[in-house]
Amino acid sequence: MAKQYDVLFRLLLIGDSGVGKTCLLCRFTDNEFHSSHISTIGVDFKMKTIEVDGIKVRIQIWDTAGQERYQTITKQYYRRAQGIFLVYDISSERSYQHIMKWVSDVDEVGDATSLPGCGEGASPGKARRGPDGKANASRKLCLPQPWMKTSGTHQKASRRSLLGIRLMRSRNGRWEESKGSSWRRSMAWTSMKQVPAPTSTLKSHSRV
Ligand SMILES: Nc1nc2c(ncn2[C@@H]2O[C@H](COP(=O)(O)OP(=O)(O)OP(=O)(O)O)[C@@H](O)[C@H]2O)c(=O)[nH]1
Repeated sequence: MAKQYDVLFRLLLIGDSGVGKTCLLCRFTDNEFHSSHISTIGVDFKMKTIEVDGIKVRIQIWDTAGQERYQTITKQYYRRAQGIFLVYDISSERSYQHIMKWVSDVDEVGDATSLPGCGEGASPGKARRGPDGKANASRKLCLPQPWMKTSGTHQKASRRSLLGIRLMRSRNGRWEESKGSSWRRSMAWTSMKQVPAPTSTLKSHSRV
């Protein structure tokens, strides 16, 4: 039987309940949006396989419950993830303020420097701003990761953020950011943890 994928990335979505983690994931994997809020119980996951220059990359995305009562369970997934997205609702100051709490939770089990932050909101494409209207929310909070705006209601926005992966390439067996415009660079993770590199080398201009 043909191999279903060459590289596996395990990504995790964390953030307060109701910020749109499940919607972001459903939009990304199935191009669907659900207007009702059915809280995730514990942890759920979805997968998507994409091809990048002939390499089959399987992205396994774990969607965690934002509710406090599940945090003992969800924390067990932090260590196994190669990338973690911190998600907050761009219209909720509270969910934004809680990002530092999520960072420290991840810090408890490992390195938080490879976390990209995501602001969920209904108007993708505008400048990246926090709920206070100021640009570059991550810098204001002194978060170490790049910050990007995304949305469960827009397919392009969900792909742009969750497919930051496509901006990475393998050079000498290491996954690195590909050289693109500064906008693209700001969307990629800065220091994603190492995963087994495919045998062939990915080119910098990846397609999805
Ligand atoms: N306008 C708008 N609404 C959104 C967006 N993303 C999610 N929502 C709405 O926000 C609510 C919560 O979304 P979920 O994806 O279920 O939230 P969650 O973070 O997974 O919540 P928990 O599972 O409880 O942790 C739902 O009613 C969605 O329809 C978005 O980008 N724009």
